[in-house]
Amino acid sequence: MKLIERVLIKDKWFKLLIPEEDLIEGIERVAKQINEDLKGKTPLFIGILNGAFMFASELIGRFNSPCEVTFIRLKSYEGIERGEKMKEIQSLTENIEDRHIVVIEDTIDTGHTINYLLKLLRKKNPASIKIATLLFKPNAIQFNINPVYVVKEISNEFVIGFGADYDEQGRNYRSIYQVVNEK
Ligand SMILES: O=P(O)(O)OC[C@H]1O[C@H](OP(=O)(O)OP(=O)(O)O)[C@H](O)[C@@H]1O
Ligand SMILES: Nc1nc2[nH]cnc2c(=O)[nH]1
Repeated sequence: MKLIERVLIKDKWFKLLIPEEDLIEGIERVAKQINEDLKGKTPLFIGILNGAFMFASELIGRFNSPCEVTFIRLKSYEGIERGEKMKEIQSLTENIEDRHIVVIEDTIDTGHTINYLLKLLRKKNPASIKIATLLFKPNAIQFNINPVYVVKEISNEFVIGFGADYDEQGRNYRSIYQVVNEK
């Protein structure tokens, strides 16, 4: 199948950074690790909406033992800028005490979103919390957080695709695209 090389979303062009094939290869590697680490533990996967919907689907669909799935909806970005306030649009309703949790993120950038969720989860005494992220920007993170399951590390460019948006669009593309500043 021919890959889309460039995408125009509203006022910005994006160019191909990580093709779908490489993402799927990385997701399979991470899924294998999770299968080994959490076999027999009936983990609860918590996807962070909206961005994580596609990665959550691809990852959880490769978990081979009983598990549970839920979502929380957090938002702090408008366009390509992070806003000051974290909006909790849909909260967690499950009792997670003594549960093995896998949090699923599409992108860990500054780490504000994942840090907010980790603080919230730790108060509820889970047995363990592990983080799975499709993309990790190690040079942007502002917290001492180590995601154990990382599909791809990238530098600090703003990206879209595979769930990640620019101004709510672009989530549908199955590869990752980075913003380009020239036309
Ligand atoms: O590490 P951070 O700097 O906090 O950035 C990462 C977060 O930003 C995006 O969410 P956004 O707030 O855009 O909401 P969305 O998931 O609905 O796109 C992305 O999905 C992550 O959740
Ligand atoms: N879509 C998208 N959202 C983000 N939130 C933080 N960084 C990013 C990014 O690179 N892309």
